[in-house]
Amino acid sequence: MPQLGQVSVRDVLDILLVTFLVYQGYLLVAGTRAVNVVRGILVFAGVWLAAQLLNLTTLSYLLGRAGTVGIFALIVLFQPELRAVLERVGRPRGRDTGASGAALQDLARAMERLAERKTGALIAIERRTPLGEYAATGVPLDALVSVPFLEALFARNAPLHDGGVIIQGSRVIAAGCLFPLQSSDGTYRRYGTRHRAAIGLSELTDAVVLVVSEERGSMRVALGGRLGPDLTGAELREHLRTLVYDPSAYRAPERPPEGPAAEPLEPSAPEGRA
Ligand SMILES: Nc1ncnc2c1ncn2[C@@H]1O[C@H](COP(=O)(O)OP(=O)(O)OP(=O)(O)O)[C@@H](O)[C@H]1O
Repeated sequence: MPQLGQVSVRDVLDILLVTFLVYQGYLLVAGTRAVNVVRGILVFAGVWLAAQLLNLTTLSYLLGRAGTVGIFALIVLFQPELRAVLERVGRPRGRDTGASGAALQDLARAMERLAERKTGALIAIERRTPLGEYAATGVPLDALVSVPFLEALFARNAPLHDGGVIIQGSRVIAAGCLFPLQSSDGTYRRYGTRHRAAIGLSELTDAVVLVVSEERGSMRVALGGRLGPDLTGAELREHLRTLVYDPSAYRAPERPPEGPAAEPLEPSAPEGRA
C-alpha cells in the first residue's frame, strides 16, 4: 500500500468511510428525539476521552464500564426507533409515488369534507420520527387512506372518533390515539385540547399533524410545535406535497419548516378558542 508520509491510502479510505457513516447516522437521527441522546453520548465520550488522556485511571475505568452497560440500555430504550431505522435502511429506494399521490388527494379531500361538516379531526402523518409509541395508545389498523374511511373514523358517535389517527405513507396505522398535549407555555393556552394535542405531538416529533376544528370547520397544520393558519384545500394539498409526499423532502435532513405552518402564529379565534 503506497504511503503519504505517515498516512496510507488505506487510512484515507478508512476516514472517508467513517465520515460517510457518521453523516448517514446524522441524517437518520436529525430532527428526532434521538438527537438529545446522541448529544449526551458525545459529552460522555468526551469526558471519558479526557479521563484517558489525563490518566485518571479510576474515572476512565468507571466511565468505560458504564459505557458498556449504557450501550445495552440504549438498545433496550430505543428498540422501536432502531427497528424503524433498520427497516428504513432496508427499504427499497424510490417510493410508490402512485400510492402517495392518491393518499395525498384522498387525505386532502377527506379533510375538506370533515371541515365542511364541522366534524372534528386530528391526523398525524409520520415522517422520520417513528410514531409507534403514540400508535400504541390507540387501536392498531392497517388500511389504505381513503375519503370514506377517514370520514367514517371521525364521524360523531363512531367508536374511534375520539383521539387522533396516525398515517404512515398511504396507510392508516392506528386510530383513537392519545397525543401529548402541548406544554402550556402561554402562546397556545387558549386553544382547546384537540389543537393542543396537535401542537404537542408536532413539538416532540417531526410529524405533520392536521386538525379540523369542530367549532369553526377550519383546517390547520401543526408542525415543529407551531400551529399554522386556516388553510384552503389547495393550500393543504401544497403543504402535504412538500412536507410529506415529495420523496426528496421526505429524505432531506430536518430543516425549519417553510410556509404558513412554520410561522409563529397567535391564536386567531374570537374569544381565543380555535
Ligand atoms: N391528547 C389528545 N390526543 C388526541 N386527541 C385528543 C387529545 N385531547 C383531546 N383530543 C380530541 O379532541 C377532542 C376535544 O376537542 P376540544 O373541543 O377540547 O378541542 P379544540 O381544540 O377546541 O377543537 P375543536 O375546535 O374541534 O372544538 C376530544 O374529543 C378528542 O377527540
